[in-house]
Amino acid sequence: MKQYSVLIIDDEPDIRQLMAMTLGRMDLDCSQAATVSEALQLLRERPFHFCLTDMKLPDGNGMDIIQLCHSRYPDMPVAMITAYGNMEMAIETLKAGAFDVVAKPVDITRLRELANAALRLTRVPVHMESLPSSDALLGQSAPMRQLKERIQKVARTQAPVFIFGESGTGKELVARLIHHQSSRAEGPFIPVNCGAIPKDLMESEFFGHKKGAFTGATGEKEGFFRAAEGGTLFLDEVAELPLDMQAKLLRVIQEKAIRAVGSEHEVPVDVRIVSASHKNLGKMVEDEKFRQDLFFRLNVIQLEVPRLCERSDDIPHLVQHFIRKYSKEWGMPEARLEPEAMQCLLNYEYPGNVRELENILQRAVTMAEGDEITAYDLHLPGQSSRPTSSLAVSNAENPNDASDDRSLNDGNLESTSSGISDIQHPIETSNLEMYLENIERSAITHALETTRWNKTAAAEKLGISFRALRYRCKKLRID
Ligand SMILES: Nc1ncnc2c1ncn2[C@@H]1O[C@H](COP(=O)(O)OP(=O)(O)OP(=O)(O)O)[C@@H](O)[C@H]1O
Repeated sequence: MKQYSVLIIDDEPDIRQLMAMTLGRMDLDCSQAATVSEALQLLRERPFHFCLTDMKLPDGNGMDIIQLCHSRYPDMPVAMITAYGNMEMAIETLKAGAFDVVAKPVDITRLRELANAALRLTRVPVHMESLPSSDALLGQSAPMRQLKERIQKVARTQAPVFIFGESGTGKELVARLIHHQSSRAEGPFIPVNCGAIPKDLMESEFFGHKKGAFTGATGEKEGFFRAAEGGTLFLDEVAELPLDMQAKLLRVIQEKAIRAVGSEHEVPVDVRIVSASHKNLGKMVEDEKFRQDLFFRLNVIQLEVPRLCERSDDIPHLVQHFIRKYSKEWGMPEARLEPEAMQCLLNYEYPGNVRELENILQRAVTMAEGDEITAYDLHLPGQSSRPTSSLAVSNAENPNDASDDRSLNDGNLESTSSGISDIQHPIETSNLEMYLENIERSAITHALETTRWNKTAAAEKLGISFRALRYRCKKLRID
């Protein structure tokens, strides 16, 4: 007995036969229906793994089949085949829950790809629990539960998704989750920050280039589209794409083919596009800063990620997660959070959303005295700081930047009796990072040497906690 069954719905017998023959050769068990009522009868009689339906049927419309299957058989992907294809219709069909839309006459290779992609959903059911923990989208509040339900639905289609939400809300995690739960899960996930690519390199970064295509093109380059072949291309900060690049991207999405810089030929690409921005693209279209046609193509399905202050029920879980994560990462015992500190975290607004909460806790885990994180250790904006002098000056003015928590000021160092006398004003350096790291390393090494490598005494001498010293030694590789 064949393992997978497919229902083909089309009122033209020749087309039904052709599709049944093609799919039959893939060892699929094909049933055929010529009308909506015949299809409904077959669907009642037995389960199918995949369904292909024509748009215009004698007693109804393929859209009815899609809507019905979407609610009654949500696990069965349904693809629409139509001779009356236009962009608006395709978008409506995908919004109604279709797995994909294919134009007639159906190309046999495309039909095989479509069936393979649909059946992968059946073969590899991906559950959230099987995701790498770094990709887990935490949160059980009502808005997060709704979001996760929508993610699960959209993941089962090939439709482009636009993710909208403030910075730090977790848009990239949402995109990864869509990929992991889709039929493309075994393919690559390629994230691209559109705002970070120099304008003159954009075309070659996206579409690749041939050797010698321009000065400096010493070898061939693959480009993001080809790197994402068979998988998902995540266009983060898509609003930052310049208008000429928007036109090129639109063309690639429409043609499903790319031409590398310096090449004569187009090559087909099979990539699902998921995009994101914290900017209102609709407003940018009104202001003529974003192409309307590209906006329609990208925004077939829109997901909005809520701000953290709209789902404060999730804060305790996220807090526990980040404390555990950073304690483990730095080989420290898991710190406890004082109840007053939790209250401060619950009352705070988080303009930088989850990223800001993560950074606050990353810093607090590092800087806390002993194993308890107090409200002082959070350094929330507007909060008075611990009275004792500390090597780690709060960088609360820029809570989104705690990863670079090397906020030593020169005056502070000079007053730590560190023995550093070479700090001159004004200081000139072409590498501030390295300069500060060197100062930090000298201060710590000096303190360790003068205390005969007694870390507790050295920490005291430096005015920082033992945990902070351990973290800094690890970071600066001081053994
Ligand atoms: N729900 C969540 N559960 C766990 N971690 C989260 C969650 N949301 C965000 N994070 C963490 O917060 C940080 C920021 O998330 P992410 O990069 O996905 O946000 P973003 O909305 O794409 O930000 P930006 O717009 O600035 O690119 C990441 O370290 C991510 O792991």
